[in-house]
Amino acid sequence: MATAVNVSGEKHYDRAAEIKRFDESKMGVKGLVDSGLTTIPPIFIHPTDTLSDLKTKPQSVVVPTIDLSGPRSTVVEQVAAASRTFGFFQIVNHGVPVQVLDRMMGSIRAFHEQPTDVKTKLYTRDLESGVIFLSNFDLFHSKAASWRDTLQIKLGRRLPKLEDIPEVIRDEVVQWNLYSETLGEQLMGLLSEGLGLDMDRLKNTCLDAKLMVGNYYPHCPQPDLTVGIASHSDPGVLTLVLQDHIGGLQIKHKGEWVDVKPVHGALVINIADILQILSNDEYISVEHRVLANPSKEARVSVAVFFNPSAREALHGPFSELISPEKPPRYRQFAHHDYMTRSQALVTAFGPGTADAGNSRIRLPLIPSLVAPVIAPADSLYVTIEATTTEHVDSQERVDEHDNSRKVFVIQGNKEEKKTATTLKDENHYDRAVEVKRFDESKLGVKGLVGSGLTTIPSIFIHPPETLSDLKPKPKSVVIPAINLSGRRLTVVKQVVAASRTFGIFQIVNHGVSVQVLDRMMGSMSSWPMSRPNSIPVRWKAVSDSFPTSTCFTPKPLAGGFLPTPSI
Ligand SMILES: O=C(O)CCC(=O)C(=O)O
Ligand SMILES: [Fe+2]
Repeated sequence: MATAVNVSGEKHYDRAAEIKRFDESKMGVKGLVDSGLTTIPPIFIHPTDTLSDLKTKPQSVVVPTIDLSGPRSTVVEQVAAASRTFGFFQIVNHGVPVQVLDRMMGSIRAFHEQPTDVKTKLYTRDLESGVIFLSNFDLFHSKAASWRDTLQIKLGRRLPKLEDIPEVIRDEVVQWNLYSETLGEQLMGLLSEGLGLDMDRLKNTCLDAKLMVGNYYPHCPQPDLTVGIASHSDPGVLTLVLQDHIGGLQIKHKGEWVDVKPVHGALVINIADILQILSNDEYISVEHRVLANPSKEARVSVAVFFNPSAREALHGPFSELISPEKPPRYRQFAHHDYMTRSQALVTAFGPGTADAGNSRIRLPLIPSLVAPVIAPADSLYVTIEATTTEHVDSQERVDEHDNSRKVFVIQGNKEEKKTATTLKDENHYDRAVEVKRFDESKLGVKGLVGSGLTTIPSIFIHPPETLSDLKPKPKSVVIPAINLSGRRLTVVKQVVAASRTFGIFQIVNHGVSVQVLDRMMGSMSSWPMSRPNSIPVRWKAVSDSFPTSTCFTPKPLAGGFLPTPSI
C-alpha cells in the first residue's frame, strides 16, 4: 500500500484505482498500520464538513445507564424514556457475566490480530457469505473510507456451520448468539411495554434475523483527518453493542455530539430505523459515529443487529399506536423492498448516500420509501404530451419516480377514507389486512374495476399533500421529443440538454417500427387471454439489440458503483 501513501501529494490522484488496490491487498486498515505508515492514505481523508465537526464541545448530557435488575415498571419507564429522548442507553445487571463479555471482546481482538494471510482467506464482499472479513463495507460507495476493519457473522437461524467460523472466535460466537437472543427478547419485551403494547408485540416480528459485526479500530496516526465510522443510523430494528474501554462512540443529541462513555460490564443499546417506524416516531433512531482511534491500543466493539424476520411481511407503524391525534407517519413496506430501495438510493445518488465509512451498506435516516413523500412547493408537474411524429399515446406524468407503485400510501384524511368503500370497514380500517386481502385476491386494479366499484378502496387514497398537488397548472414547458435520425452531434446535444434539464425525454425515429410498438401495446392489454409468449419474446429480441426498454439497471462492479471518472 506504500503507493497509496506516495500518491497523497500528487496532483493526479486516482481514487478509484487506490480504492481497488487497497481492497485487492486484503490487508485491511490494520495491515496498513502494521506496514508502519505515519500519514493516512488519501482515500481515508474525509471531506472538510465532516472534519470540521469532529471536535466535540464540553458535554453536560449523559447517555442513561439502566439497571435491569430494578423493579420491572421502573425499568420499562427508564427504557421508554431513554428511547424517546436519546435513542441510546446502556444496560447493567443484564444477566451476561462480565467474563463472557471480556472473552467475547478478547476473541474478536485475537481474530483481527492474527497474521494477515490467515484473515485474507475470509476477505470477501459477498454479502451472502456467513462469515466475512473486510475493511469498509461501503468502500466503493462512500465519500471516504474509515479507519476500521470488520468481521461479520450471521447469527440466529442463519448461523454458519461451526467449521466455517474461525476457531479463535468459534466458542465465543456460539455463546454470544445465545446471550444476544435472550437479551434481545428481554429488550423487545421492555420496549413493547414502554409503548403500551403487548409484551410480545416486537418479539414476534423482530427476533431471529441477527447479524454480528466485530469492529477493529487500529491506532490512527492522523485522527483529525478521518473517522472510525462516519455518522449513520442503523437500518434494522435494534442494535446491541459491546464496546471496550477506549471510547470514541458518539451520538447526536439535540444537535450536539455526546460521548457514549465506556462502562465496564455494560452493553450499549440503540433504537434503529425500523423501530422508529414501527413505533410511529415514539422512539428515535439517532445518528451516531465512532471517532478515529488516537490511542496506541486498538479499539474493539461487537455489535449485534436485530432485523425483521420475514422479508416479505408488511411493516409499518403498529396499528395500536395510530389514532386521529397520532396519524401514521410512515407507509407500509416490506423489509425486502426497504433494503432494495435503500441500496437503490446508494446507486442512484452515488457516493455519500450510503453514509460514508460504515460497516455495512448504510442508508440515510429512514429511506424515502417509507417516509411520507411531500412534493416540493415550487415543483411543477408537466404532462408528457403525445408526439405527432410517432406513436406515443400514454398520458404519463413526469412524476414517475413516485414510490407508490411498490408501497401503498397509508395517509389520507378522514373525509377521503369515508368515501372509500369496497375493501372497507370505516371505523376499524386495518390497512395491513386490506392490502393483504387485495394482494391475495390477485384481482389487480382491473379486477376491482371489473367488479363495478364506483369509489376507490381506502388503500389507494394518497396523502393530502399528494392530492392537493394533482391539478396541473397552465404550463408552458414541453418535454422534448428528440429525433434520433438527426445529425449525431445535434442528437447528442439534445440528449444531454434534456437529461440535464428534465431527466426525461421522448425519442422518435428510434428504429422500432410503429407496428412493433402497436403489437407490444396490444399484447399487454390482451394479456394473458391470448398468445402469452409470442409477442413478448419478439419484443425481448428487439430490446436486447436496441436499447429501448423501460429500465436499465447497472451491473454491480466488485461490490459497488463509482461515478464515471471523467464526470
Ligand atoms: O463501534 C461502535 O461502538 C459502534 C458501531 C456501530 O455503530 C455499528 O457498527 O453500526
Ligand atoms: Fe451503528
